[in-house]
Amino acid sequence: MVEKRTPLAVAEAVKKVVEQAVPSGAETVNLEESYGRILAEPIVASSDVPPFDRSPYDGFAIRSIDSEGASGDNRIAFKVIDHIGAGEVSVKKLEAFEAIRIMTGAQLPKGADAVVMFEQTKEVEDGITIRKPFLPLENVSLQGEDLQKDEIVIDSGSFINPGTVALLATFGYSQVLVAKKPVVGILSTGTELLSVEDDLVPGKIRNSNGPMIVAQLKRMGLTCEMYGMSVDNLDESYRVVKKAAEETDCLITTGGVSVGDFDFLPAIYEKLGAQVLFNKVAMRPGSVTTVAVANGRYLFGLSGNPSACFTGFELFVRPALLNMMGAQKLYMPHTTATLGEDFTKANPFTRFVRAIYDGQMVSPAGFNKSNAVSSIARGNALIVLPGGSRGYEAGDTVDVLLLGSEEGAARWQL
Ligand SMILES: Nc1nc2c(c(=O)[nH]1)N[C@H]1C(S)=C(S)[C@@H](COP(=O)(O)OP(=O)(O)OC[C@H]3O[C@@H](n4cnc5c(N)ncnc54)[C@H](O)[C@@H]3O)O[C@H]1N2
Ligand code: MOO
Ligand SMILES: [Mg+2]
Repeated sequence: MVEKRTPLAVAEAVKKVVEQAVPSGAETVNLEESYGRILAEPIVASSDVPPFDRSPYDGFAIRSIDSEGASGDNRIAFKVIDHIGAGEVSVKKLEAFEAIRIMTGAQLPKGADAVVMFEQTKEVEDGITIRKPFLPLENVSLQGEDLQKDEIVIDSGSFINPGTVALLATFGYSQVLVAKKPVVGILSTGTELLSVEDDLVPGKIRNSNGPMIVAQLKRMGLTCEMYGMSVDNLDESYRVVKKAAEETDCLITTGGVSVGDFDFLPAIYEKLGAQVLFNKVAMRPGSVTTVAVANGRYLFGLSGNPSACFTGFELFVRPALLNMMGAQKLYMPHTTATLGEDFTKANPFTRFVRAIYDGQMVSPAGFNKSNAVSSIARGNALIVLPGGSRGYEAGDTVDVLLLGSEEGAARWQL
């Protein structure tokens, strides 16, 4: 008798997995190494930004009061008494009808409260004339207008993007507290598997899931321990899985999770005494995706079928690892788009279709069975079609999850 499995709704399965996350801890890295990591402390402004009133233009600093009444017929003259570039501070204080030649980024001199761009001036013998009045603080970049000292600028749990790096540098964080990277292991199971460099022989295929997952992890900035490939033999697979599970925070296996005679992962979980969170999800591909935990460590049993394997990683492994790192944004960004072609194949389960999204339209990326490899490579998104009896037609509005985003979304939207 084939074991009967009860399918869990995708949203519930995602929730169940994410909830199991055990914090990976924190470590300090140099600022230059911080890009792509998850902040494990908030960024606090150690100064105002900008830290002083400054000129946003190349021009002349003046006292706005002196410009009152200026017009084309009544140009007002200023005597230029100093000349400063960014990084320089004038020791002079402006008196009536005096100006200081000032470059973008230079601190506003004492007495000045406005800046006239070069283009708005005419040079005369010992200075300039202007033809319009300026308001107090016109063309002045005010101290603290961007950020104010002591404010929390970026929350802990944020992805460190290039802008975050700029902020860290702005506030003098030469060292940054970031989440530790979980130790992730990959084991590809299957007697049919050959290495990439092997020639094809009858009945065998090259292991594509292993390298694919390495790349999926890499896209998250993570590395992994490789446990290679194991043949479908219970004792041997058990030994490798047990060892790998002890050495990692998260072991990802591919293949061997269904109900076949050589699908040994279910027996291995049992032998390990692992708690199986689910072994059937109401989704295609990847309905047999199995997630278990043992001693606070994840065991992801991804399907051997490449598209199912890929989808299982993006839907379950990715948010789980991000949650271990305390990240706030765990999920693929969601949008809606117009379906570019009919998709008539109805399914009772939610379908995740590898797809090409162009910002407006979304279409399946070719051959779309669970065992497809081609559509993984060609797609940049997943169309999400809720389960049910009906198919979908070109022109329908459909849900889309975007692949490859660094930062993700804070909420699961489906
Ligand atoms: N009687 C039933 N049969 C199957 C069911 C079912 O419910 N009842 N589920 C089907 C579904 S759905 C899927 S998906 C697959 C899942 O199979 P497994 O996860 O057990 O994976 P395997 O049997 O090991 O392999 C499936 C397929 O994928 C190929 N494969 C495996 N590993 C790799 C790899 N590393 N790189 C590339 N390709 C790989 C393997 O050769 C098989 O073709 O089960 C269905 N059957
Ligand atoms: O798990 Mo299977 O991928 O639903 O075809
Ligand atoms: Mg199988």
